[in-house]
Amino acid sequence: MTVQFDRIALIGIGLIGSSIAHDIKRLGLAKEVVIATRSADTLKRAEELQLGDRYTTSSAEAVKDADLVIVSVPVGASESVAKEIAGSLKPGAIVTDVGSTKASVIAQMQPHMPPHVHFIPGHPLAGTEKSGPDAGFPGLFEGRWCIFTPIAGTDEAALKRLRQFWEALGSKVDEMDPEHHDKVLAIVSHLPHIIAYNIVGTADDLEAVTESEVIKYSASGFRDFTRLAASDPTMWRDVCLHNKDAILEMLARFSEDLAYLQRAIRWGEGDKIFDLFTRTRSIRRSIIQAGQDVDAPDFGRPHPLEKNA
Ligand SMILES: NC(=O)c1ccc[n+]([C@@H]2O[C@H](COP(=O)([O-])OP(=O)(O)OC[C@H]3O[C@@H](n4cnc5c(N)ncnc54)[C@H](O)[C@@H]3O)[C@@H](O)[C@H]2O)c1
Ligand SMILES: O=C(O)C(=O)C[C@]1(C(=O)O)C=C[C@@H](O)C=C1
Repeated sequence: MTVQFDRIALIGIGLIGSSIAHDIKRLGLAKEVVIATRSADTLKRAEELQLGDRYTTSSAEAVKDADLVIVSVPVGASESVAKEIAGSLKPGAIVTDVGSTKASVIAQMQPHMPPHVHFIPGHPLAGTEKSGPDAGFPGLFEGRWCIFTPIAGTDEAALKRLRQFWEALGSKVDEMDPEHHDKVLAIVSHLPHIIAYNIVGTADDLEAVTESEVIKYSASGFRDFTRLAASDPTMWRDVCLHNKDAILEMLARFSEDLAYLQRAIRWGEGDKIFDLFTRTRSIRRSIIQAGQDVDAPDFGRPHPLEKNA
């Protein structure tokens, strides 16, 4: 792979930022990588892991002369980062992000972006329940979607350059309207996490009644939920607060459908239950046929409830 950028600045070096750093290095996509994060401890760890070439706790310092700036912080921190970097961005620089919600990130960042830079919001649909610089690994984005939600009038050449960057990481790139993105992600990603946090919380509350049996006898169905429910609380608090409308809409829909199922169980309506379960079973089959590796998120690592996980 040829060098695509002279200098890339990575703002935030957790799971996503460090995975991008691994791939830039592995694929030789930049002459220099500058890493910035708020906490000195995280920065020190990034340096120990040799994720970049230069390290700073100042995002403004990091973006100086960078051709590509990738913001990988919890979505609620987007505005403060945008304000901090705005005055130091190089003319012609591409500024992108990886946030799980898009309309809110655009509202937070766009007003601070100077007219001489190309701001292109993005979202790689890849991740795990882990966080921090040690959680990243090369190849995370291989075969996964990366969705851009470009602002009208975005420079085509800048879009193409960013597309080529994500394609070099192995991603398939798509474009979407930010509001549509937020609705789609609310149902395929945000609700599953909220449901997982909720069911694991409920099971934990029941511990008092069941005297540790919830954890002791957890079958794999429950364990699948615990993986999602082990995800970073800051990241997911921010997702809930910054995609509020779409999440509430999907939760209302979800609750209605749950009530339908509840009623079918109460009245012994086996056909209704069987029909629903048959329909949903075929969805997993379609995902597999479409080439999506549904078992990938765990990446072969020990299950969260396994010893030493
Ligand atoms: N984890 C996932 O599965 C996943 C997948 C796709 C996208 N995302 C999105 O990517 C972003 C980063 O998520 P992550 O999983 O890498 O989180 P993480 O917790 O692993 O890392 C976040 C990083 O941001 C830094 N940070 C926080 N506030 C900051 C600030 N104000 N200035 C500079 N640095 C700051 C933290 O120190 C840390 O280095 C989030 O917006 C998240 O929604 C996450
Ligand atoms: O697989 C996981 O553990 C993830 O949480 C990844 C996941 C998802 O829900 O698919 C989480 C949040 C993102 O914004 C994108 C991807």
